[in-house]
Amino acid sequence: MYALTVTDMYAGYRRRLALQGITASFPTGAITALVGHNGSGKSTLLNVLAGVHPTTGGTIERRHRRRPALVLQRHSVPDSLPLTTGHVVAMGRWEQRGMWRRLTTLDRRIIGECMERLAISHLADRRFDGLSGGQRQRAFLAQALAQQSDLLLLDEPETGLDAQTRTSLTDLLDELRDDGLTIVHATHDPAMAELADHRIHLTNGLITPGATSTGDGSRR
Ligand SMILES: Nc1ncnc2c1ncn2[C@@H]1O[C@H](COP(=O)(O)OP(=O)(O)OP(=O)(O)O)[C@@H](O)[C@H]1O
Repeated sequence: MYALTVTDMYAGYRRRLALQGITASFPTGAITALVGHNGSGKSTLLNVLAGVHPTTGGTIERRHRRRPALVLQRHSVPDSLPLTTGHVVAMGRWEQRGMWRRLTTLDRRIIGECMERLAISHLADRRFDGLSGGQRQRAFLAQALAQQSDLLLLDEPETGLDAQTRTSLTDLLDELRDDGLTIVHATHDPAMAELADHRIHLTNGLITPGATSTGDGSRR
């Protein structure tokens, strides 16, 4: 069973074709790692899977139930906004709640649980622009979890995390996968790639022939 299947898919930018006929399936309830050199097309593929970047050819078949939760490599909360970490995580509820509605008790519970899962509860009232890169990354992951999507798309989620937090991240991804979520993440970390259930290798916008692999998963 696949949460997503892309067939002969093309996508790019004004002057550059970034994905050139990608055919791939992303199993439901499993972790798929996208691997490849800088510029090979991993981020573009994640954005296409998230539905935020247009395709110029091919098809995408979707079997996930909710709107995907996407955590980008470069985040878009302006440093000048006086937001707390709690505010940033709460944005994950906007889809359900709308931007201007008050958070419900359920929203607050979900936000609290997601912050706890990412070990950032103690940062809830801290100004977001005062956090370290790794703390911000954890806040964005908590925001994605707060969306309660069944499809989590992460662009190099390990960026800025120390070794201990990376281990917590891979444990968390395992837990989420075991809860039934479909996870696709781009990574440059060989250990993160190795722990995934499946790996898709990209080279210059193409799937590298013979390099896409299925492993035993991490610690299943
Ligand atoms: N906004 C953009 N405008 C024009 N070209 C872009 C843009 N973003 C990416 N590209 C180009 O598209 C191709 C794929 O880029 P993409 O960011 O998807 O690669 P990536 O594998 O995620 O790279 P990295 O590992 O460095 O994050 C590259 O040639 C890149 O230069």
